[in-house]
Amino acid sequence: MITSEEFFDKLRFQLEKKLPFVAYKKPSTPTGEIKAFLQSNSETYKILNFSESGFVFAPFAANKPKFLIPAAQSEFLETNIDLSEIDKDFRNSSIAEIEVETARKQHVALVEKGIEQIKKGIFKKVVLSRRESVKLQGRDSIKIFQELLQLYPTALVYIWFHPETGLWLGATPETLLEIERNRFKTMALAGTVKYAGEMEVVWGQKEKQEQQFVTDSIMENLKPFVEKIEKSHPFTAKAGNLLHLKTNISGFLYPESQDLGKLISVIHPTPAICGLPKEPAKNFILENENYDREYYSGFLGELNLKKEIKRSGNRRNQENQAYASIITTSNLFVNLRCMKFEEKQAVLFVGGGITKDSDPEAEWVETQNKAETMKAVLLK
Ligand SMILES: C=C(O[C@@H]1C=C(C(=O)O)C=C[C@H]1O)C(=O)O
Repeated sequence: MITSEEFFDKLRFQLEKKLPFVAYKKPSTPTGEIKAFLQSNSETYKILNFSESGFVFAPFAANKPKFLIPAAQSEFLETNIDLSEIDKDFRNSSIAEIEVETARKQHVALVEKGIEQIKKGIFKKVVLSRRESVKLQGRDSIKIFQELLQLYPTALVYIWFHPETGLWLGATPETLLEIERNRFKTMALAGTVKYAGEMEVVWGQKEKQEQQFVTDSIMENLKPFVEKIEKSHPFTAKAGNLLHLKTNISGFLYPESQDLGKLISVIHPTPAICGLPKEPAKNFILENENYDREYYSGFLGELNLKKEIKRSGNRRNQENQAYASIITTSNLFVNLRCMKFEEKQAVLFVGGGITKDSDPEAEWVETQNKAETMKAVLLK
């Protein structure tokens, strides 16, 4: 464990050298434990079959390369930051006036077109998104990462750099897949309202249905691979300035179905970020959004990392010694509430689920609310 000053200095140095790195805090470690992989050479590593070990960064489009920072070619860092003094609630930023009218018209027209297709029976749900640029005014990316960490203690907060992808930051509330031996966890997250100081929400039919689509699709797609699968009731979960409807899904995989690549290909992209049925919704997105999502709504995270588990010895062992076993874990997240850092601007990516009951103006407002997650650290 190194000091947090050393940790952030090392990230800055790595960025200056333009070498790949990732630093992140997992949602399960609200105490401020941050990790990083700093690649020690300038090679480009890509995922071939998901048997690799390291940190993966994958785009929305399945046919584009997925990049890897391999554990074996990296320096691994860990530190702790003090989150205790930080105001845990979303801080309102004075959001600058940005040209919004054209963006609003475009997004409303896109959503209207999506609803038309749903009414024609082409698909039942589609997730439509847009980009928004914010001037950076010389703000330092590592500082912004530190602020994201403090503002969103229950998200997967990350900064990723690779010469092939550029510099990305995010604070995502959504797990794609967590695997430890044959145990897995995932979630269905959809439906959004703005947090107004109250966790009690009466969810409308539209939100309940769009979230149910996600739950049903994940349960159905995982069925051939699982020995046992369970789901929670949908509940309200906070993510920064927003509330979502969430169902936790977990269980055990058949020992023979632990081919991670195969599992990912059946669940990703879920209807939380693409649509239902998957293919026509994906085609509509690719043909109509009019921009490249790149890594937004792709996935990222720890892939096949070795973890030491300490257990006390069994009763027959008279000395009752502790022994350790090494297991492999993967912890992948959907890349949401994210932004790409360019020289003078940050490009934000935001979207929302559209069903037959969607109101295009309300969907526009939802994307504005989602953009606030990132604007809170960009505009100050
Ligand atoms: C698509 C996004 O978020 C997803 C869509 C949601 C919705 O439609 O309500 C909620 C959570 C996420 O699954 C995004 O943040 O850009």
